Amino acid sequence: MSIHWFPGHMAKARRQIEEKCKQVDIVIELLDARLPLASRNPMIDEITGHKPRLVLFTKGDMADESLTNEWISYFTQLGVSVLPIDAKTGKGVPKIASTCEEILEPLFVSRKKKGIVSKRMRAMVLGIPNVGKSSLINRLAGRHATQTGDRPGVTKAQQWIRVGKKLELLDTPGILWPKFEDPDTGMRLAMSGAIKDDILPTEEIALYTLKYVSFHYPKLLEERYSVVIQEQTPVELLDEIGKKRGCLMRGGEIDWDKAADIVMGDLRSGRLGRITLESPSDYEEIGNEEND
Ligand SMILES: Nc1nc2c(ncn2[C@@H]2O[C@H](COP(=O)(O)OP(=O)(O)OP(=O)(O)O)[C@@H](O)[C@H]2O)c(=O)[nH]1
Repeated sequence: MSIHWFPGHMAKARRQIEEKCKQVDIVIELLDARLPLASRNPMIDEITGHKPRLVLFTKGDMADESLTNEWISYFTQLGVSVLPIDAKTGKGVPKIASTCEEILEPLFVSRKKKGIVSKRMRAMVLGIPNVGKSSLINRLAGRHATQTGDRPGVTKAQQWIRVGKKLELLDTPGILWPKFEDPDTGMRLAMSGAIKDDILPTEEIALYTLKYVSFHYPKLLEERYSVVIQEQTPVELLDEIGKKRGCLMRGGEIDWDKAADIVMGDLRSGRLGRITLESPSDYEEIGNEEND
């Protein structure tokens, strides 16, 4: 499946970010811990250039811990500093300012030598829609500084927010690349809820989800829906779940839309359990195929 999505405000957001990037010392890039590469907008590299960078894994509380560790190693090997956080409980959040300080130390030392005394670090938060930008900023600011929502595209305006004595943050709208060349990337984003449901068929996403979860996390499906994972097709599985949950239409047929909504709601809320939607090895395989 190829998803084309490039709303006008995305182009505007890109221009705004390029402009604001000139005013900051460091970029705080938010990636969804459940899909760190799929949730990574490749345009961010072009837009931010060589700015120092801190990567935060959001929604780490919903991700598979062992894969989160693999992903942290993956990024660390690339020389990128990563912190996993949970913006809902605040876990990991207090480390952000001190990690920014460590990353920026060489810059501040060189500025000092030139006689420039910077009192505060200025940072901008970047990430795709729904990744958790507003939740993080609210956490850091210690009050409800920006609006949050569980639908993509809620963050609207840009603003500076002071965090403690040393950090100042700019909140920016999330940006998403216009077209996903790789259908798996589109599907992973859809599964996570990063793409508005009304542009994608929920049933198709639910079937893809059931295929993925029954392969990687069969026990979680068994526990949640009291089913036994054998060799069912995703269609048969959705049917079974629909029956178990009483999603029936007149005449006793399974209401697939309802069953699909239940599965997607459970995945996206974390009720299904801690699930990561991609692993570094998925990308190694792609790299190896390309090199063959
Ligand atoms: N479990 C969990 N949920 C989170 C976390 N961070 C954000 N969320 C939830 O994810 C949803 C989106 O969060 P927002 O902070 O509104 O995301 P945003 O990136 O500002 O979204 P846009 O406004 O669409 O750009 C909300 O329902 C949050 O409660 C986290 O670390 N863990």
